[in-house]
Amino acid sequence: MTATTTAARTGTRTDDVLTATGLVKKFGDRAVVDGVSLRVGTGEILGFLGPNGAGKSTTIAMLTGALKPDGGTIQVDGADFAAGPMRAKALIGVVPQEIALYPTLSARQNLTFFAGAYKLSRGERRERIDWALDVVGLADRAGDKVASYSGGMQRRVNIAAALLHMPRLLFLDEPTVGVDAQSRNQIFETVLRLRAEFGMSVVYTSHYMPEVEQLCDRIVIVDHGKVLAEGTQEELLRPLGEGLLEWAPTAEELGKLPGGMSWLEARFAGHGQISVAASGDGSSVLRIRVNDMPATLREVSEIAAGTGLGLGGIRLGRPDLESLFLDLTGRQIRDGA
Ligand SMILES: Nc1ncnc2c1ncn2[C@@H]1O[C@H](COP(=O)(O)OP(=O)(O)OP(=O)(O)O)[C@@H](O)[C@H]1O
Repeated sequence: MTATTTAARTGTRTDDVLTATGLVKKFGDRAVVDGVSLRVGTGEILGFLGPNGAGKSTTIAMLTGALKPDGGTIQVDGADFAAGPMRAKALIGVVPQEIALYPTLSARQNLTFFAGAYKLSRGERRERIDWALDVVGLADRAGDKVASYSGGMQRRVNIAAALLHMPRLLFLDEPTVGVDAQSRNQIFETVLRLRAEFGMSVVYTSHYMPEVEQLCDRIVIVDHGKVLAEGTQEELLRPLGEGLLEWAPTAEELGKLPGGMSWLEARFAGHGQISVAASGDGSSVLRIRVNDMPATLREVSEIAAGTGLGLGGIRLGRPDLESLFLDLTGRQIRDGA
């Protein structure tokens, strides 16, 4: 990536391919996007996450010119989107969730149809189609009817269609929902190759945290139309401490402690952020975002030795996006997905 100059006041950088500031979209009286600001750097893969109904699709519709914002500004490659929508759109590729292909035509015929929208010579068109088919790993099946493709392969043709004009920024909205493992891996490879070979930027929405952890350089988490957190994975996870320790003693075990759960909670005072939550079966779980795991484990073993409490109810976890998401939104990202 080229050197960047940070404009301290806005947080934007000179090589950002897209910046959005204070985006608002209202449906009736309700602001479903309520002041969203974000940036996408050149060659950056940005994860855009949020629970169902958070406002992701509405935000993306505005960023790609499909929906007019009620407030805020969008700049693509340094120029105002609203002032030059044709130029902005030429720099953007959008892969929608729905498959938008002609099933009775081959992948190549479908792409030839889409390429007709761009002012390309016959030779250029053919070159671009070959390239796009190669990038999505479908060159060897290009002549087969799309109807004979798996859902994942059809999704890959959709991606190829969005690449024909060589955009600088590609929006992929839940590209792996319902696709087979082979296509999923191929989609990953495609994204990484587009970045590595062409410096393309990608905005990637997904409900699958491991995908986001694996692919994305930076992540923006939204809910109720607002940005809740933004940063690299490391920046986002740092406040969560070294790890998570959960202790769910049985009711019988708790009964043996001098002051039940409050006693146990007090023993871990100073070990990190502590909370007590109800577990699924009605009992309680002590959760500690641990600052110093070895010290906390020593405390656990002292408590166990002193009280005879079993260690069966203990679970250790490293901080991950799933736990961050739960902390921020109070919901699992895949709730109702
Ligand atoms: N055209 C519309 N008219 C009224 N309300 C709408 C419209 N489009 C979206 N909404 C509402 O705006 C909110 C945000 O929707 P949006 O589709 O942007 O969320 P999302 O984060 O993309 O959710 P999902 O992950 O389920 O796709 C939802 O409550 C939705 O019902």
